[in-house]
Amino acid sequence: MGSFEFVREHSPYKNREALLDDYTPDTLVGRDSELEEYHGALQPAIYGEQPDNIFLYGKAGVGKTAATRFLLDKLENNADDYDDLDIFTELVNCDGLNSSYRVASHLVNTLRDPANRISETGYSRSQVYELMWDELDTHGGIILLVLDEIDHLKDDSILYQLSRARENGNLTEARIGLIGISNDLTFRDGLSPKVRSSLCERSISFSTYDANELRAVLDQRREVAFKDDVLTEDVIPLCAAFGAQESGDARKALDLLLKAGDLAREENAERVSEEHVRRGRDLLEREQVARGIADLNDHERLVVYALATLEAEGETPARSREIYSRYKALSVTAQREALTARWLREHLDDLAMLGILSVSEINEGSAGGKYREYALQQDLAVVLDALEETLEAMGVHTSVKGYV
Ligand SMILES: Nc1ncnc2c1ncn2[C@@H]1O[C@H](COP(=O)(O)OP(=O)(O)OP(=O)(O)O)[C@@H](O)[C@H]1O
Repeated sequence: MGSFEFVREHSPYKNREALLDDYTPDTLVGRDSELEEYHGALQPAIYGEQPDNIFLYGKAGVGKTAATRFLLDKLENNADDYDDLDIFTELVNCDGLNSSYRVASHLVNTLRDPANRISETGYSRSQVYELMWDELDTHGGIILLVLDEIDHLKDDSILYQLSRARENGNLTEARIGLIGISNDLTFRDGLSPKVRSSLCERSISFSTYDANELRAVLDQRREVAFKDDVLTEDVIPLCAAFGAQESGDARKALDLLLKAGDLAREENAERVSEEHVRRGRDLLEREQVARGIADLNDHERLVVYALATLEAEGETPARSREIYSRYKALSVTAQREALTARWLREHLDDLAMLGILSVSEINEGSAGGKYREYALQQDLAVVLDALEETLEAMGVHTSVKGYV
């Protein structure tokens, strides 16, 4: 039996927290043109003028939030140099506050002192708006409100209200600048025309990072997070290359570097090596697939399993009709009534969106017509691992493991 002492051994880190998601780096690399445009859009605020409303869009992990934190911190600091200027900034994540009512009551409470806060329920929406206008005008000055993950808002009333507050006579003292952030490229087009034109007075697009830009991001973070010389030389380029493959997402590249560092520390290794990165990637991939599959219902899992068995037999890419007949057979074993072929076709696309399977569109020209083919996007063994428990519970045997 071990002695279970806690002892510090080799740790590659000097500041591990610098690799976590909420860390704001001192400077942003690889975002010059985006920052320039964004800076220009915010510039009127330093003159005490209301800036245009701004809409930022681009895929996950391309620095939209980081750029916002970075520029707003700078703006607040620089504003201290001007006595006649009062700039207040607030960042709200609409994933947590997903209705106009909740955003408005949050704003009221942010501006009030703690003893006077209102409860999150119990008012009508128009009452909450009245309270909000009062607080905003009492505060006055320039108020920059960031709505991150704005596509999670269930209704756009607050967007309309805030973006037109002065025009509609709701505010006379305060000047509001709205900044909306979204990964969902279709969100803007889905807005009603009047909200779109006022929210998106300026739209700034953030491009994905290429491997070189990711290297620069990682190199900069390495300096803060790791002790000198603890990474072998291929670690950063490899994390960057994987990050670039994963749709140029800086968060994924940083997560991978963290995972590699953690593995090295667990093993008490003197240096973090390429091998730690490869194993780290494997672990992250498994976690991601497991999370995706955990969110599926039993029928969706049977579909994934149906495709997995086809893959194991070398029958992929497969058409939906082949997947359907396998799924139907599995449903019988699982004593579930199979859903329709149409349901399956729709769900195959959903599963593709989750990154569990891949789709390709085949066009055979005038003779054969167009159809879709599906394959597993993830490693077969990883998928089977994630499915194992449910399959057993459903009475479907996992003999396909023999193929792996
Ligand atoms: N240019 C950069 N330099 C340094 N770190 C960066 C840079 N871009 C992104 N990061 C880091 O990558 C992570 C993800 O970035 P960020 O949260 O800004 O992405 P995002 O575009 O807002 O995506 P999401 O909508 O998924 O949050 C953060 O930890 C951030 O600090």
